[in-house]
Amino acid sequence: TGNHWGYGKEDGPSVWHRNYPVAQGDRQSPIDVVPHQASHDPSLGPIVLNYDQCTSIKIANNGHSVVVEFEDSDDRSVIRGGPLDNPYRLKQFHFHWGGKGCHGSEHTVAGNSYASELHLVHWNAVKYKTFGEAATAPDGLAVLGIFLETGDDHRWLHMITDALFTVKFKGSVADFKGFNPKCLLPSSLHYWTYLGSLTTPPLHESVIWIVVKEPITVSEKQLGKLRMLLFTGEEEDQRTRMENNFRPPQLLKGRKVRSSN
Ligand SMILES: NS(=O)(=O)c1ccc2oc(NC(=O)c3ccccc3)nc2c1
Ligand SMILES: [Zn+2]
Repeated sequence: TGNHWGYGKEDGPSVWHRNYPVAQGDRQSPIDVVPHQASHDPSLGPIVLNYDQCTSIKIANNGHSVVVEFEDSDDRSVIRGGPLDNPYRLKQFHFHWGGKGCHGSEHTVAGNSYASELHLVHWNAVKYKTFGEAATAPDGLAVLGIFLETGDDHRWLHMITDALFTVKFKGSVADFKGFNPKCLLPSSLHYWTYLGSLTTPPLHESVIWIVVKEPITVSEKQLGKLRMLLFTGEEEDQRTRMENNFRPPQLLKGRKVRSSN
């Protein structure tokens, strides 16, 4: 019905263009990053995250991913520096992942994908009044992408995976206070950056992408807990596991990818 979309055969990325023609636009995301084709830009400063007064509010299953939302009525949690001309306010973070053992990141690096990808979504509250307004502006959003590879348990990810049972079904929401996503970042914030889009409908071409080079390590067991989430609501008789909720890489269409040092 209407603008329903998903990741299946009938409603997945290959048919999103029917309801969202921008899917075939000139600055779509994700992309395959080819490291030695990225241009090193010495003018690109470090990314600075001021998440110290960070306030998570709730965790939700929106039928496409699990999302942790933040209080964004002031500049208490912002990202600045790097390619950004203004501070951008943290709005939410969420994940994309694959099926058992197979890959699930959205961005790929020289054709290689990771098990999962974390997106920290920020908006330009200096230039725009609301997230919605920023989400349709060419410099409205900044998304920090972090790759997840499998290995040992991540010491802090359990804070999220332990809460997933509270949001098993599409449409469920639960309190999730006091979580600071700074604990999910790798030690180095060296990055690639390029101009792109939201990777799910409405696919707005409003994102300054900052893809961090160093992945974090999480265990297969922790990733497996993401897969116990459902795409479907409690009232539906269909029980569809939430997995492979990633869009494949899109054409670069002449865009430049820059690399911090
Ligand atoms: N995979 S993505 O490109 O990071 C991506 C894709 C689609 C998105 O839609 C929203 N909307 C809100 O966060 C929102 C939160 C509160 C109110 C309105 C909108 N964020 C997105 C991030
Ligand atoms: Zn995302």
